Amino acid sequence: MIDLHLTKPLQTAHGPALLDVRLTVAAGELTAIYGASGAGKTTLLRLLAGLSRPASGHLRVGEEVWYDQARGIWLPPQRRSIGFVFQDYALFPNMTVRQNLEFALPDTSGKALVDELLELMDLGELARQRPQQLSGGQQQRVALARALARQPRVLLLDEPLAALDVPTRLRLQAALAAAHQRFQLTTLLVSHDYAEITRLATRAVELDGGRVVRDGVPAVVLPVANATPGFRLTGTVVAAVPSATGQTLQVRVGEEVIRVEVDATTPYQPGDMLVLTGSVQRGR
Ligand SMILES: Nc1ncnc2c1ncn2[C@@H]1O[C@H](COP(=O)(O)OP(=O)(O)OP(=O)(O)O)[C@@H](O)[C@H]1O
Repeated sequence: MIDLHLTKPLQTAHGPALLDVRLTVAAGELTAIYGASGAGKTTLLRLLAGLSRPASGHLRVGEEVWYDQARGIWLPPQRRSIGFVFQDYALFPNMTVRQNLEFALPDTSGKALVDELLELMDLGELARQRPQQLSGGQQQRVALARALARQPRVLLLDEPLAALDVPTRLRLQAALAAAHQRFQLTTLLVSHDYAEITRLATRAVELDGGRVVRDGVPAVVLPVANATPGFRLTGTVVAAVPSATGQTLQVRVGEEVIRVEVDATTPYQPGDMLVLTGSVQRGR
């Protein structure tokens, strides 16, 4: 579990502001952080990683204290069990894919984990390649595998998929979901993509001006594009089959299972959450 209260003065485009975030995150939960540009999302991750120093507060991860202003405790980044994946991949260019992963292992006993990660991230064929021989999506899969190879207590993902094209992003989302299911790491994911958040996260926290302004289940708290006041149903996809125009979904809404036709731009899979909105028409 992560329990934090962190403050940090910010110099924003609108003048000085104070980041002041309180958050408790359950172990194994994947929490999305979203909000407008400049809201403080990256700053929060950097404070967690120890890349930036808070002005006050505390940060506990499980039974470890990583920061406590009152007790004068502040652990440097290398003493925090963190995996960090940014938009740019920051791989070692002179090492192969396998060596990049092996370098991240906390000890030499993790060769089996490297093999497992290569398979999980579909990198087996690329293990002997160097980063410059890989596409952006492949490099990001390596970056994610490398972060997992460290076996961190906390995984921080700062818009890791934002630079990728849509099909690659969808494949990476599936890889991320598989990795989360396998390792159950306590994960914070910064994302602007509401479909991505709904697909991957069980909780979404909105920051605005350095503060938490919304916090809850993604399908409930995220704004819905073009939502008309009328009805709004939240459901879970239980089956998805291809159709002539996209997909036919069976969606569980409360006790009912309803059929929904969707186009092919965002392929759905069982377990995805869906928000159905529309206007109500009275008819007899
Ligand atoms: N070390 C720092 N000291 C003071 N102010 C900072 C520092 N780092 C960033 N800021 C300011 O704090 C604000 C929040 O920046 P941050 O990068 O955390 O936002 P963000 O929510 O991640 O935005 P984006 O979505 O554009 O990445 C910005 O106005 C930025 O200029």
